[in-house]
Amino acid sequence: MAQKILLINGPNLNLLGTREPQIYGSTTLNDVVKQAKIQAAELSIQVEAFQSNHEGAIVDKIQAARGEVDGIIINPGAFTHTSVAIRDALLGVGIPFVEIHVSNVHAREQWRRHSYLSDKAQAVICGLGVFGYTAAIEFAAKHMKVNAGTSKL
Ligand SMILES: O=C1C[C@@](O)(C(=O)O)C[C@@H](O)[C@@H]1O
Repeated sequence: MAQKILLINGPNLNLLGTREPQIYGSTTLNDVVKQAKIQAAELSIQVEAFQSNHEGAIVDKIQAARGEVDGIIINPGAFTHTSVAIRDALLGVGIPFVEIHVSNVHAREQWRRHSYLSDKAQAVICGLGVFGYTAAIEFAAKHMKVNAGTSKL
């Protein structure tokens, strides 16, 4: 069965490309998802994309992914800094995940430096712009496979 990766984008990432372009760039989420699908086809894996502005919807999606996907790539948006519920959902389903941020959250407001997910993530990508998604998918294709070990070493 083809390796399957779930790509989750949280609140306001539907505005990517038009939202604060000096911080997030001009590529839209639609472009990101299209590129992710092309990349996935090249890597012979499947990528399912999901975006929601609602914390509970993201928790539901993570719960539904149990036993269905090999790994999760998540840009939790502002929920990064607030959501115990998303942390608990990711830990509850036991699916390895990569946390990604388009911007360098460490070079911005102090409160953006704290993440409820980073200490449990397999990897954290930030500040690469939307290229971070490409990097995350390549990493996931190589290292996030159920039954093939998840070690990146
Ligand atoms: O919505 C976002 C986007 C973000 O996750 C990023 O991709 O850089 C960074 C978060 O601090 C912010 O709330």
